[in-house]
Amino acid sequence: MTDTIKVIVAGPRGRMGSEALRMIEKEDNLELVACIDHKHDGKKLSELDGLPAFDVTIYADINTCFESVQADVLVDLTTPEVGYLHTKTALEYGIRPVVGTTGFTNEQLEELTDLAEEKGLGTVIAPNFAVGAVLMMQFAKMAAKYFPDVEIIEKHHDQKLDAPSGTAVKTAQLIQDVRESKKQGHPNEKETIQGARGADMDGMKIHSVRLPGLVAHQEVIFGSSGQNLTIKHDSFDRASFMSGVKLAVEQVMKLDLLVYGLENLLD
Ligand SMILES: NC(=O)c1ccc[n+]([C@@H]2O[C@H](COP(=O)([O-])OP(=O)(O)OC[C@H]3O[C@@H](n4cnc5c(N)ncnc54)[C@H](O)[C@@H]3O)[C@@H](O)[C@H]2O)c1
Ligand SMILES: O=C(O)C1=N[C@H](C(=O)O)CCC1
Repeated sequence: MTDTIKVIVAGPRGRMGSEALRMIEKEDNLELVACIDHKHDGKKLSELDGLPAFDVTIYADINTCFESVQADVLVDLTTPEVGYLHTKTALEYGIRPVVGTTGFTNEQLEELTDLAEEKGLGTVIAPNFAVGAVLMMQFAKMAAKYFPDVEIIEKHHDQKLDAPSGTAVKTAQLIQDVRESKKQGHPNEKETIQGARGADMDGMKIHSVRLPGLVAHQEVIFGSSGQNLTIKHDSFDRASFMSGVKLAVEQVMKLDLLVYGLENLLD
């Protein structure tokens, strides 16, 4: 029988955090031991309406939480600034972070990579936990070898804080790994309205759509003479992310360094 993994969730009232609580409730090998939330300090999670009724304490202060509760893994589903601080603090306390929070800078990712290595602690940072999205990114990387002209359109709900999405940035990074640097479009093209051509990453354009009703969607469109190839993924429900969160929580226990992207954990 495998040991139970003791988990703390940061951001339990959020769209993703609450879904993670519902996932943990169903899994015998995962045990929720505390939550971190800037509100409801000292309350029990069971006192909050609309969430699974776990008899665990909510801590507003991450240090107090880590000093009071013995845990193996911190699942962070908060905001970019908070998520970065939480990840760093977890590593300082010897707790393995599983981070779904997006919007970290390259410098922050590098710093966390070094810290995880120094501490010898597994860390998973995954901009997208949906297996379909991971495959979409891998397929895009495969296609980029043959189609160097590419634009990414990511579409999310209008409460999202960061743009472009973590998934779009990761997709562009994977494409960068296999394609020669290339500035796309007409060399003399001019935007008559600023931003019309989208964000630029190494010559690739990324377009971010934010609308009510959307969850998480991305199209990677490749163009070549006489043909287009579109690779598309849609998450219609946040349940789509949960098998990836569970896998990351299990696998992070076996790692001693930071991995960026769920593809590193799939066979
Ligand atoms: N990796 C993935 O597959 C994936 C999927 C969906 C969303 N996300 C990312 O996850 C993050 C959360 O997304 P969401 O849609 O659940 O957002 P949300 O706004 O619904 O939830 C964020 C939660 O963080 C909480 N929070 C803010 N400050 C805090 C603090 N100091 N301590 C503890 N909690 C704090 C808020 O109260 C809120 O409940 C975002 O960065 C989003 O981009 C990642
Ligand atoms: O809802 C969000 O916010 C999401 N963010 C991730 C990203 O930034 O790539 C992907 C899944 C949904």
